[in-house]
Order: sequence, then structure tokens, then C-alpha cells
Amino acid sequence: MDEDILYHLDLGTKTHNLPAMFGDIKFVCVGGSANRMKAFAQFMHKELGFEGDGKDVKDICAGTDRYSMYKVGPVLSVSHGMGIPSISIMLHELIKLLHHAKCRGVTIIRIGTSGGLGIEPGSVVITDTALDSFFKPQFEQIILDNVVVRSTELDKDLAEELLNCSKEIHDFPTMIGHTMCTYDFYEGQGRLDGALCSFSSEKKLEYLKRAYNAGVRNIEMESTVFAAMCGLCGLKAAVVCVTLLNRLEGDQITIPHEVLLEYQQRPQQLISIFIKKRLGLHNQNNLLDNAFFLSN
Ligand SMILES: O=P(O)(O)O[C@H]1O[C@H](CO)[C@@H](O)[C@H]1O
Ligand SMILES: O=c1cc[nH]c(=O)[nH]1
Repeated sequence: MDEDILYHLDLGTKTHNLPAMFGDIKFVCVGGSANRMKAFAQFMHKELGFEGDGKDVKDICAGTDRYSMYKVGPVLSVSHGMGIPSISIMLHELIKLLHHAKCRGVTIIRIGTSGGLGIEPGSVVITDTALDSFFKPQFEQIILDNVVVRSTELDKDLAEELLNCSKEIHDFPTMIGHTMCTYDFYEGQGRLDGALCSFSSEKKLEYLKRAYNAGVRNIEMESTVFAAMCGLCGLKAAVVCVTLLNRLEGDQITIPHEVLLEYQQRPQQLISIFIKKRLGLHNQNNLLDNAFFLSN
């Protein structure tokens, strides 16, 4: 194409110098909420030792209210909204953005929240494989009037590397497990507390226990399409989600707001250690030299 307009990001190849703006990106972190992804950018600003408090970090996608995007050195932090359609639109445009910007060796991580299965609330789950609602490691994309089945395997070495980083954090449990991805938060996740509910408490528990026995440790709403698209486009990808409750014990999220905020920071803490280790900065307070990123 002579010009590529990344409509939902309010960016384009003729209107923006994408290699100059994004060419040094090595890590992309994505998550549902715009506020969380801004907070993550501010946190990484501090963690990477940049000057100032990072409070004035600019939303690169401010021209649209669909998604928010923040850049801190080699780290891009992007919101994706809720559910498969929302994240898949963002990923199409983000992956084209990385291509136009000539980025190389990029690692992409979803940092999210989820419902846990049989594990302590506040635990962090690193996904090895994303499963659909039938516990299959696949994502079904409708293309024209065909159902195209795509693999949802994630990078096993990256998951192990993240698990190793978690050993430095002693405040909460972290584990590797399967993640089930659904099209809905209520009926789709076997909740009894939606506006509609057509099954019994016994049926719900029977389904969730089968999911547990199939290796599922948490449930969320984006991991299958994320794994499938990143895998097909050659991006090393991981999904790291904190659990807000144990779904074998209830449906409503009753934790106080401050606890929710603290839980949401857990995947961010882990990813910060991972990024700093990859950059050779872990346990150092040195100021980053931007030239390092431009030359690597
Ligand atoms: O915390 P985020 O990243 O939004 O992810 C989870 O939370 C949302 C539901 O509350 C869904 O998008 C689910 O996947
Ligand atoms: O139970 C939960 C909690 C967060 N996100 C989900 O998708 N499900």
C-alpha cells in the first residue's frame, strides 16, 4: 500500500515517522484498561531510572479514545479493551506498526486480571497454553464464511524465563498453567450472577472442576486470539494474569478497590524484573543511555 492508516491507533505511515517514533521498541506490554497501562508506563519510567516522575507520560493515541499507548524507552504499553474482538483489532494495527517501524526481536506480554481456579486469589498465572471453552488449545477465526482454526501455544522458554524471574518476588505465588479464554464474563465463564443464567450451581461447579482437571488455572477473555495472532506473526508472546478470586468459591469480585489495585501491580512487578534482566539493568540504579537502545 502507498499509505497505511492505522485507524484505531490514530497513526499512519504518511502522517507519522514510525521508524523514528517506535524503531527502538523491544518490549510491548498490553492490558485491558487504559489507566493500568498508563500506570505501568509510569512504573517502568521509574524502574528504568529515567529522569522525572513520569507523570507527564503522553498518550500516543490521544487522537482516538479506542486505545491508549505510552512509550518509555524500549517499552511500549498499550491498552486493548475487553474481549477477543477488541484486542484483535488492536493487535492487527500494533503488529503492522511494529513492521512499519522496522522493529526487531520484540517480546510481547499481556498483563491482565483473571478469575482463578482452585488457587489463592492474588496468585499470578503465567500461561503455557491458552484454551477455548471446550479446553482445546485453539482459536477459531471466522474468515469470510470459513472457520479457520489456529494454534494457541505460547513460547515455553519465555514462560520459564518469567517463572524464574518470579522467584525473586516472595510476596505472592506465581505458577505456570493453562488459561481458559471465553467470549463473555458471565454465562461464558459459568457465572450464576449475570442478568441471564440458565444452569444450576451444580452444573457450574462440575464444568469448572473439569476445567481444573484439564489443567486450567485461570479464566480471562483475550489469551487465545493473542496467542494465535502473535504466534502466526512470529512475535514471542506471554500472558501473565493475576487472579482476583477463586471461581470454585464464588462469582462476585468482592475485594476492596485498594486490594484490586495492588493485585493489578503484581504482573507489572514481575515484568519489570524480566525487562530489567533482559536489559542487563536488574539490581542497578543506573540511568539508561538511549543510545544503547538505538544501537541494538
Ligand atoms: O484485566 P484485563 O486485561 O481487562 O482482562 C480481564 O478483565 C476483563 C474482564 O473484567 C477481561 O478483558 C479479562 O480478560
Ligand atoms: O473472573 C474474572 C476476573 C477477571 N477477568 C475475567 O475475565 N474473569
